Amino acid sequence: MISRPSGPAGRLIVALDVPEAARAESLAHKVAPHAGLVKLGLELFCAEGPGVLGRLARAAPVFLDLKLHDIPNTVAGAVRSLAPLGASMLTLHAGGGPAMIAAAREAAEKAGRERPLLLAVTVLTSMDEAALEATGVSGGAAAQVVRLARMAVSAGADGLVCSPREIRAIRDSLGEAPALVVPGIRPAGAAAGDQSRVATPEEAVRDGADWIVVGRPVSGAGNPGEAARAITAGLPR
Ligand SMILES: O=C(O)c1cc(=O)[nH]c(=O)n1[C@@H]1O[C@H](COP(=O)(O)O)[C@@H](O)[C@H]1O
Repeated sequence: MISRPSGPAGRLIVALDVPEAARAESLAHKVAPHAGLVKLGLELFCAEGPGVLGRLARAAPVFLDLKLHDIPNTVAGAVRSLAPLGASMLTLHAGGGPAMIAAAREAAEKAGRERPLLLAVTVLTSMDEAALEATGVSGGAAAQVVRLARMAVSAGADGLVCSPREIRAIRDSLGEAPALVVPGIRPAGAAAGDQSRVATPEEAVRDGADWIVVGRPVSGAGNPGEAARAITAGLPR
């Protein structure tokens, strides 16, 4: 399994949220010297299919972010089908519950090759308190994130996806063991867009993120390679 970075090099994951493989590949090669992984998410995967993963892997290790969420048998099947692609990280929604997470872990272990880090997504970084309440969750994002994090780790997740606002609460509750992958990252002055619970790259790493995920502030920059370099250069040791 991919190991956690011990310093700034490799902490940045660049989200390749574009609809075409050629654009994603070009972006991946530009940012690869300054990033630990590139992230293949729903937009590109749905447009291009599984074959795009191998093309991106020529530039950098790939984080496959499909946020699986279904009954245990179906998620286990999806993990088996995805295993040959060779992703270094794979996401599933913690809200799918402990049996779903345990089934994913078992399927990943039985797949017979180096398995991806299994990351449970807690509460999406786009959700604010009102959106959480609309889904029936009261008591705030941090309490819900910690509840899901504890359950997901004890069910077999290797790590968690959370916003930068909950890193400390997770570390206080679960210590250093789970890998923390943190989107909702905005360099100072960058537009938040649809993200709600955000912080800067420096704040997230200082609070205990292992990896930070950045999409539009890099992919939408005039010079994505330079944007990635500047983010990594500004991270604390
Ligand atoms: O699992 C994720 O990576 C994820 C979880 C989450 O809670 N919030 C979140 O933004 N992401 C992903 O992280 C990336 C953030 O992109 P930007 O908002 O453009 O930096 C997107 O590809 C999202 O799909």
